[in-house]
Amino acid sequence: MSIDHPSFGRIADDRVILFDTTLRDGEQSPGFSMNLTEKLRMAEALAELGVDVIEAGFPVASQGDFDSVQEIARVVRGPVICGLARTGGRDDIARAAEAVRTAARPRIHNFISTSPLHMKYKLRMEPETVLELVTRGNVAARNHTDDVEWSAEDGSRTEPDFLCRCVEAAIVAGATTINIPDTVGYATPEDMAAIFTMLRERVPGADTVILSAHNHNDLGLAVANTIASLKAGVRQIECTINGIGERAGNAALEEIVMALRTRQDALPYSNNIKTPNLLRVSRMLATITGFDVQPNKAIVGRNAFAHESGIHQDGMLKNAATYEIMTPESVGWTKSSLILGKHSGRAAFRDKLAALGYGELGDNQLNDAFARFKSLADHKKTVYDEDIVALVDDEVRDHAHLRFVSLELYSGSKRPARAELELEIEGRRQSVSTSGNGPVDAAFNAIRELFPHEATLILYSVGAITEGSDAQARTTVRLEEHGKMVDGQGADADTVVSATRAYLHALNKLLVKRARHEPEAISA
Ligand SMILES: CC(=O)SCCNC(=O)CCNC(=O)[C@H](O)C(C)(C)COP(=O)(O)OP(=O)(O)OC[C@H]1O[C@@H](n2cnc3c(N)ncnc32)[C@H](O)[C@@H]1OP(=O)(O)O
Ligand SMILES: CC(C)C(=O)C(=O)O
Ligand SMILES: [Mg+2]
Repeated sequence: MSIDHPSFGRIADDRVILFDTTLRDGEQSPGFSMNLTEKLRMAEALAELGVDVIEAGFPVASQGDFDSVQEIARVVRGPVICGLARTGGRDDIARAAEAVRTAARPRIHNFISTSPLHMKYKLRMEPETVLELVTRGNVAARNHTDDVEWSAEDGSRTEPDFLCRCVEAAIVAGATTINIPDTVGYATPEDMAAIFTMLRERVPGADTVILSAHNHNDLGLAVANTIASLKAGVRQIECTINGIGERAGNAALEEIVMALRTRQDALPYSNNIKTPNLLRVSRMLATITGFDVQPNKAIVGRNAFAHESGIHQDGMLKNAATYEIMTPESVGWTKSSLILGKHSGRAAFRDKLAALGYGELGDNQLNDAFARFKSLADHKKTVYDEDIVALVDDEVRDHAHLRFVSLELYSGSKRPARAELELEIEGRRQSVSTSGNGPVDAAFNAIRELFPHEATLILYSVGAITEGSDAQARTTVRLEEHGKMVDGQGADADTVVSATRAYLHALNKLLVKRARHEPEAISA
């Protein structure tokens, strides 16, 4: 069965109309109000994305919303432009009609509650009055445009016979799209499928209109309910970018679209969305509203294509399909990211080193650097590229005459600091325990005791490589010997270990200089 629709013409059986309500229901999220300029920017981006209908606002709500809908209708071309109106509101339909009038394809979307709870306590109307308003509202809307949508607010909690009567009345009065919202996100996928199956079986004319789903996410079921509705014959789905909307939000457009795209085998429906635009539109909305999506948000969250665990990273490096069901490029990301952290393994570490220009490290150096990386990652939430560079530079340097093994420190306000230092000097392990005026002085004294030398300490400076109290310290030590000046660098989460590494680095450089001039004079 294919439907002839006033705005879309003959609609193929598998075609799904994407109705975006980011600018109306999405804007109803507390704190998400948008001004005219912001709404217009979003509407242009939604049109470029390929949505079929933009619900631009609720024109009777305020002059600002009226102006926004009117401007979007005037300027944005491509999608149908829709304004919301209460079925029984006094000026709602006239205001909505005026706001969308200049659109190439205008739609009026009118709604009224049909559930016993809403009719009795909110509208304070008898069901027969509501039924009468359904007829009056849709007739009134049809006087302005051929494209009229009617929604049964709280439809999922509406008594089935009454819902069928209301839907029939709306169709007879001229509605061309019938939307059954799960307004409070109460339904299960089976409930929504049963409602649409019932309407198709029982309501005369249901096969001549587009049935539509509008699901809220109070139980986290909005996308599942939308997909179940599609399978039960719905051909319009109402959704928002990033899933924003009243309370816990609406079904997320990007999630539905990518479910359809990724699971064409089970969901053989078509739409016009240019999926590589998804991330850009999501980010635009976050910037405009000031609300970022959570990192683990499907499709557009910053972790959606990020992998931290070693086993996954190894799989990703061998074949990305092992852990990704769609490509990051297909939704607008440039690539997947392998995040190095305490769960990472050698494969990802080696890959990162190659990307940072350290592809030539031998197995021993790689293993040693990896061990230090793991120990750093145990202490640090985020290991940045700069951390890895610092750590590998140290490792390369440590394969020299003097090699750092370990350092234990005892310091405080009551007694002089002590350092127990173990070094590998020309391949032989040696250790010593010394005191000093503070932990750095004690550590430097220990170096001098293990490897006596005449070099003088000229400069010692410390800075943090990255942010946070768990950041690595990068230390520079400058030594001078017989007019020769060398700088050494060290990095470690512990400042004194970092300083000790920097001192050893400088000493190693001095030894290299000495060896160039006096090849016999490597030892102290
Ligand atoms: C499920 C949804 O998302 S529905 C859309 C919700 N969105 C909004 O409400 C945003 C825009 N709303 C507004 O700006 C205002 O609520 C307005 C302009 C629509 C109405 O403002 P007010 O006239 O001050 O009414 P108020 O908001 O206090 O109450 C809503 C009134 O609409 C009535 N109402 C609600 N739905 C309908 C309807 N479909 N048909 C007729 N009346 C309705 C309520 O019963 C109530 O009537 P009452 O004042 O006689 O008790
Ligand atoms: C106005 C209607 C469609 C709505 O947003 C709802 O019922 O959730
Ligand atoms: Mg809603």
